[in-house]
Amino acid sequence: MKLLILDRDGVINQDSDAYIKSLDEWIPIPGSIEAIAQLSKAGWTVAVATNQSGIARGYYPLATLDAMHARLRALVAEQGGEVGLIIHCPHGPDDGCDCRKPKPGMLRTIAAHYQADLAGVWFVGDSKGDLEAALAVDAQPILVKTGKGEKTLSKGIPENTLIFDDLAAIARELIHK
Ligand SMILES: O=P(O)(O)OC[C@@H](O)[C@H]1O[C@@H](OP(=O)(O)O)[C@@H](O)[C@@H](O)[C@@H]1O
Ligand SMILES: [Mg+2]
Ligand SMILES: [Zn+2]
Repeated sequence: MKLLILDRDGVINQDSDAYIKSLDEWIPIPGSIEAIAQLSKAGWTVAVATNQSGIARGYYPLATLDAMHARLRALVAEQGGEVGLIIHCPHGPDDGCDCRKPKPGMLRTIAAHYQADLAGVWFVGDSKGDLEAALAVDAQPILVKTGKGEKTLSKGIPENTLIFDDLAAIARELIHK
């Protein structure tokens, strides 16, 4: 199957060092909704793996996170596409969970859901932890320059990482490949 896994903040929507704490703060990056819809209509299954330590930190309730993801699904559906499984890690950095990136737990959950092999699957992120999670399961690390991507790039990234300006550029590459 054609499976693409996305990080959320900084890839699909704008990120903030103050966390994305409300539906109003959840603002799609230009071209990202269209990119997901186009990929979906081209036969790609687009899943999401997102760290949401803001839950553990008490910045926002699960209901707010669910509202953001309902908005994402609705916007993509308006363009005739659909979003696949969305997995989030609600834990904090000190909780010792198996799902918080750079651990690959969420990627493994997505693979199990679709009974797919993760080898070579593109995982698109803006942070080093995203790239490390991909490498941990032999997926292909993909960095976008949106969100924290430029800052991540400036600090050094794994050598076999592929770099794109944004999710729209990734869609153009995958759909016309
Ligand atoms: O990029 P994804 O995984 O979708 O989500 C990242 C967010 O959960 C937040 O992750 C936090 O990192 P810490 O969780 O505090 O280390 C910070 O980087 C915030 O700026 C960011 O909004
Ligand atoms: Mg991110
Ligand atoms: Zn977790």
